[in-house]
Amino acid sequence: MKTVWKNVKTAIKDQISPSLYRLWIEPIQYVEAQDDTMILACPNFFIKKRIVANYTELINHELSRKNGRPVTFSLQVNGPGQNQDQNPDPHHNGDNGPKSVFGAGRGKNRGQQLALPGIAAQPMNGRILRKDYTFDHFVVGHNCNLAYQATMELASGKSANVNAVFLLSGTGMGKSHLSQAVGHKILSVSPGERVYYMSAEDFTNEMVHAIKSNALDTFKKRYRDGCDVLLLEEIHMLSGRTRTQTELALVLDHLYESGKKLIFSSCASPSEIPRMSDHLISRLGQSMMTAIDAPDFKTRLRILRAKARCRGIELPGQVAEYMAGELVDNVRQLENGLIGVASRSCLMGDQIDLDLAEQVVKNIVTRKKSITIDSISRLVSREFGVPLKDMISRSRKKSVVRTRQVAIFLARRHTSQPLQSIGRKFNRKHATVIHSINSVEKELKLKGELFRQVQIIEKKLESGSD
Ligand SMILES: Nc1ncnc2c1ncn2[C@@H]1O[C@H](COP(=O)(O)OP(=O)(O)OP(=O)(O)O)[C@@H](O)[C@H]1O
Repeated sequence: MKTVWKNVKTAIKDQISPSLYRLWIEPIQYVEAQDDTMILACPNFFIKKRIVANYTELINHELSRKNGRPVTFSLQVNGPGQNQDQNPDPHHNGDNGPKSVFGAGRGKNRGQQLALPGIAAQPMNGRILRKDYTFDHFVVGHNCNLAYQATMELASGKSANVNAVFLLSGTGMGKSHLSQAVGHKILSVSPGERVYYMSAEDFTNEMVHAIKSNALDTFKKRYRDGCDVLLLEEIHMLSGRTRTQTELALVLDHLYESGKKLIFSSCASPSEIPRMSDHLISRLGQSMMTAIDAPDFKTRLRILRAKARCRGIELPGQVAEYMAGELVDNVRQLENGLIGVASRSCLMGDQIDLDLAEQVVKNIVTRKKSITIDSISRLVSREFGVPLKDMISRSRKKSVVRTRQVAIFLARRHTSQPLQSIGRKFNRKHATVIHSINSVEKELKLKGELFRQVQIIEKKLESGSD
C-alpha cells in the first residue's frame, strides 16, 4: 500500500502546479491501510485543513483509481502540533493569543523547544519552513546580493534600520527560500520568537474565517500582539481584496510601530499591483525594496554545484558547465535539470555524463520552447471558442475577458516571458496582467469547471498537441 500511495502522489504531481504539490502533497506520508481507508499523516493542522479542503476529491479519486475500488483516506497530524488534534482549527484556541505548537506554554520562551538541526521548523502560525531553505543553502551572486544582505541583516537583528524587507522577483528566483531562511535563522537563535509564515492568500482566508465565526477581534489581536516576525508571501494575491487590504494595513501599522520584523514577497511592487489601497501601498512602501534578478552563468554554476553537493549527486565539471549554460530561465529550472539527470542516471543505471545531461536539458528546453504565448493563445482560443482577434481586442464581454485571462495565466505559468511581454501580446497593461493571473488563480481554487478546462489545456500544452 505504501507503493500505492507513492503512485498516487506521482499521479497528483502531474495534475497540479509544482509549487502546490511541494506545499501540500509532498509532505503527506503513508501510515497504514485499514480496509477501504488509507491512513496518511501530515506535519501540522494548518496543512491538514488545507489538504482536506482542497484535495480530498483528488486524493480519493486517485486512491480509488490506483486500487481499482473505492478507497478514501483519513489524515492524521504527526508534526509537533499533533496535540492540537482535538481542535479542528489551529487558529482558534479559545483564548486571546496563539498557543505555541511546540508546547503548552503561553507567552514568549515558555514551553518551547528548539528546532532540531536538519528538521523542518514549524513557525507559531502558518506553514512549515522547508528545512533546506536556509541562508547556508542560499548561493549569493550579484543578482541577489542586496536581497541576501537585507534579509540576513533583518534576521540577525544587527541593524535597527532594517525591520522590513520586500522581495521582488519573477518565479523561481529564491523569494520563498530567503523568506524561510529568515524564519529559520530567527528561530535558531531565539526559539521563543513568534514567527508567522504564510501567503497573502492564507492571511485572507484566515481573516474571512474569523469574520464568519465572529472572531475578527481575536484575529486582529493575534497578529498585533502575538506576532514578532511576519513572513508574508505573494503580496500580489491581495489585488482587489479591499477588506483584507484594510485589515492588513492596520496590522502593519501596529507591527511597524512596535518594531517587529517583516518580510514580504511578490512578483510585482506594491504600486504595480492593481486595485491596491493607498494605505497598504504606503505601508508596504516603508519596507526596503530589493529585487532578485536572474543569476548569471557563474552564479548558476555555483548554485548547481551547491545543490548537487547537498543532494549527494556527483556532477562532473563539464556537465555542470553545460547545464548552467543551457538552463538560464530561473533557479527552479536549474534545479529541475539537476533532479532530472540524477533520477535518469539512477533509473537507467547510467553515469551522469554530457550525453545524459543533453537529453534532460533538451527535454526541458524543448518543452519550454514549444510552449509560447502564441501556442497558448491558439489553444485557449480553440478550447473556449473565442476567436484570437477578440482575445486581443478591447472587448469587455464576459466570455472574452475570461478566455483572455486564462491565456494570460497560462502564459505566465508555462513560459518564461516577463509580465510586460505577456501584456503586450494581449494589448493589456502590466496591472491587468497581474489582475488576470490573480483572478484565474482564485477561481482554480474552487476546483470547478474552469479548473477542469485548464487541466485539459495544460495536458495538451505539455504533450505538444497544440
Ligand atoms: N540563490 C539561490 N541559491 C540556492 N538556491 C536557490 C537560489 N535561488 C533560488 N534557489 C532555489 O530555487 C528554487 C525556487 O526558489 P523559490 O521557491 O524560493 O522561488 P520563488 O521566487 O519564491 O518562486 P515563486 O514566485 O514561483 O514562488 C528553490 O528550490 C530554491 O532553493
